[in-house]
Amino acid sequence: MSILSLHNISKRYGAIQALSGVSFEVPPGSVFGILGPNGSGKTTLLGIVTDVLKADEGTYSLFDAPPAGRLRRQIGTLLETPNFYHYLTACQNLQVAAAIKQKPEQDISRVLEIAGLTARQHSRFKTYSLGMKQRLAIASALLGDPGVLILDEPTNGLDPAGIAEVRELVLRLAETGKTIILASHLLDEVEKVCSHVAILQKGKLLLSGPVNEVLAREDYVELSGPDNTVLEAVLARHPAFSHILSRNGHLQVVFSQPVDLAALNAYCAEQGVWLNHLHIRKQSLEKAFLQLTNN
Ligand SMILES: Nc1ncnc2c1ncn2[C@@H]1O[C@H](COP(=O)(O)OP(=O)(O)OP(=O)(O)O)[C@@H](O)[C@H]1O
Repeated sequence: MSILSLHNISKRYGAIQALSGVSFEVPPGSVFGILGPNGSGKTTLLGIVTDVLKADEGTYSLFDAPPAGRLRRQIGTLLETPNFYHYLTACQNLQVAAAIKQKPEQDISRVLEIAGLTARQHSRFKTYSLGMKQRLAIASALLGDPGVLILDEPTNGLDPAGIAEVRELVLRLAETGKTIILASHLLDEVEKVCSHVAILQKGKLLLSGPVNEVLAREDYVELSGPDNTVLEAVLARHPAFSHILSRNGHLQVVFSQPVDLAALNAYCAEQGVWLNHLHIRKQSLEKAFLQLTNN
């Protein structure tokens, strides 16, 4: 089962192609990051799946079925900074939100508790910190206990303390089994919070998959021998060889498939090169992202 499945979604605003043929699947229970720089199409994509915008081309399904109102009610959304009433308390604001969304008022104390706002529920909204305001917005999205949350840049504009509060809340919600789809332009956020990622650039999907796999995708092996020119020629003949860089006296080699270090050592020895340095290194998501976007 997939929570959300996109098939070739495209959207144009006049001359601007905001999305081009985007397809990926969001597995249940994942924290799915839609990662991309400003203007890459994240908000447009979330607008389409929440029925605020229409795609020009392509289709998507929710819970393996064509999107329908009854399915949307299982999704809580936070698409932009919500307009709470500054002079009302958090509790009163949630009463208003529950009435608008036709969700039960009895749910308010539960969502306040989850968002860690019970003690401050009778404080006016205007007395809240930015982090508390955003946690209240997430509490509002949680009314009715949806199994899926869609959050557009939930930490945008927050100070470091607010960012930490919101991230902790997202992780707590993920632990309860909810699927969370969140847009972010912060690689660090995706690495810290998400289990899966789809990377968008200029409306195109660069890659998607589990964060661990995306991280592992750009592994490289760092090695050197007595004569790196000879070693380079040996490595270039390896059946899984992809490309090589020379850095700080070492060779950095990317293979097209995972290689076992002991086997690689043996391969070099068989070719007459005895290695004096051999390490596997993982590129950070940031490096992988920069490399992909440069390409
Ligand atoms: N209503 C609109 N009319 C015209 N162009 C738009 C409109 N909304 C978005 N765009 C353009 O579409 C592209 C994608 O924008 P979108 O807001 O989806 O990206 P984003 O990744 O969410 O960016 P940000 O992080 O800055 O919000 C951008 O070039 C943007 O300028």
